[in-house]
Amino acid sequence: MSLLKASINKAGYEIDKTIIHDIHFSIESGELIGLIGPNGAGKSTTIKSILGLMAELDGIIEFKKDKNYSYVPERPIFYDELTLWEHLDFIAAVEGLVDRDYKKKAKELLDAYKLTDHAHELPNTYSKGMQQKAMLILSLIVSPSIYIIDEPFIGLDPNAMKLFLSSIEAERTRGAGILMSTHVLDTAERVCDRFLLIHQGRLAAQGTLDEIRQQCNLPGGSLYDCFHLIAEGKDYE
Ligand SMILES: Nc1ncnc2c1ncn2[C@@H]1O[C@H](COP(=O)(O)OP(=O)(O)OP(=O)(O)O)[C@@H](O)[C@H]1O
Repeated sequence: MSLLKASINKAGYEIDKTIIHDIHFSIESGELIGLIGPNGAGKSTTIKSILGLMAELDGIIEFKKDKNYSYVPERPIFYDELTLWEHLDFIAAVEGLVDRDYKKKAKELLDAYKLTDHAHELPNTYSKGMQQKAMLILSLIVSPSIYIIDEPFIGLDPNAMKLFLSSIEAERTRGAGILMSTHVLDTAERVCDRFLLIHQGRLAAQGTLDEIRQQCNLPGGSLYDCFHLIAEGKDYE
């Protein structure tokens, strides 16, 4: 079975006000899927549906048995009174991580993401990019089966972006499946195996870049060309 199977017939924030319709897809082990679409298309709503956060959901979200996930929200969220180390300790306690293993991994991650000197500070006092990096570390420490990541690139400097991409690559190699929403289309085109292109709450195209090109009738087009065609309803000029 897939790591995750999402069959969303309809979802919305209020009764009788459907925001997304007929979004069906799965995430396989080792796959990185790009969730792409213009502002307001329904990407975050799709993610919230998967996480069980939508008030109105008609559909089935099936996680493979015993598989866990990490969710990285678009806007970082931290506990006001906990330092980054205390966040790591808290997650380790909740997830039942082995002390020695997670502390070693935490140190490596803090070092790689250049947050070691700030590990005993409150993440709410960090810069935007530091907060984003802290959220990524908190998701990576768990080594989950699935990552659900809402726009990871905002605020990351080029080194942090490269580092994040290599962390994700290592996690895929381990067998994790990743759903990542982003507007950074050139990077998505380069790193994702498959794409879900959402427009006005519906799946306008899905598949590999080649399959998306065929669905858009844009042989040789870039992901941006396909996005533009779908978002504007006309050919890329
Ligand atoms: N909490 C909410 N209550 C009511 N409507 C909402 C809520 N959040 C989002 N919406 C509506 O749902 C629609 C889809 O929004 P969503 O946040 O899923 O878009 P998105 O594709 O993630 O956009 P962006 O690229 O701007 O993050 C929009 O029309 C938005 O106004």
